[in-house]
Amino acid sequence: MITRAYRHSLNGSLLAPGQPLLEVKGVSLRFGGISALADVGFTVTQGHIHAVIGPNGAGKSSLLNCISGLYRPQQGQVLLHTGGEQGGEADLIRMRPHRIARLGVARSFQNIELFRHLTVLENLMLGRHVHMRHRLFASLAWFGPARREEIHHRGLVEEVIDLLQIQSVRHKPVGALAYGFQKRVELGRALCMQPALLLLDEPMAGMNTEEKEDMARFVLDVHELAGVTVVLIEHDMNVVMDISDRVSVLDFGKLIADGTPGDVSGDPAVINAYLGEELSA
Ligand SMILES: Nc1ncnc2c1ncn2[C@@H]1O[C@H](COP(=O)(O)OP(=O)(O)OP(=O)(O)O)[C@@H](O)[C@H]1O
Repeated sequence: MITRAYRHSLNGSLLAPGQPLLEVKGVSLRFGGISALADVGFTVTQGHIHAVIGPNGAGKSSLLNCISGLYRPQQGQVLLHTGGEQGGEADLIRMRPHRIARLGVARSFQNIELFRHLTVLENLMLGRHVHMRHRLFASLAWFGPARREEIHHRGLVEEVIDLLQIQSVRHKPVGALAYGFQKRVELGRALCMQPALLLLDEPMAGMNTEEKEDMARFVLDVHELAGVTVVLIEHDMNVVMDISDRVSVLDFGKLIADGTPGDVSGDPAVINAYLGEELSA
């Protein structure tokens, strides 16, 4: 339950719901002789949960890496619409990861990438670093303008803590938490960036059913209550079909379907390539 009235918007996008936020156009990525992505294109709409699914090795993580700047495809464009008065757009393909993060693209990884010895609160504050004008050590030392900035950042972080219901563990080192909580903190750290677009790489991997249901609920809250657009890689088809607005399907680096969960689950190419028994069961 949300106990706090929102004072900070956690959604960093200036676009209205329904506008195109991210356009992936003709993206091809090769590693030597391996074609990880071949002419992949689709559009992520502001306000959607957009799932990317496909069998192992289909190119899902590579695609996320192209969007967040970790991989540079040989061909194509990844256009992020930044909105505002100028109605700007940026091609992420030419940018380094830290610049893409500054434009509001936040991500979580398949393996937890948190500072295990720092507390939950400290890890979340580190998620604010892209917005900090004063150096983190000055903020922590509470000097002058740095102190005011710290108070602002703390307010926002407290809202993320409330949204994700991690109040009870805020002062615990992340390494001491159960896996499900750690994944929630990782989601929280990405959310602390006030993202325009949140990329989640298998946020429910390795979870039991109860943890998965919790996480799916929190991803929905991030979307519904905070209004953040999400690109989600997920293997559990039930989760994908339950919470996604749109689904893009990759197979051997190619986009074989793109549509609503209903469209995609009935698509013979998808059933053949991937879903098979899972959906007909
Ligand atoms: N850094 C890399 N160097 C060489 N090959 C890579 C690299 N990253 C990915 N690949 C290859 O690209 C292809 C797509 O891999 P990718 O990890 O993107 O698939 P995936 O759909 O995310 O798979 P999974 O569901 O198993 O995580 C695979 O053949 C993989 O071996």
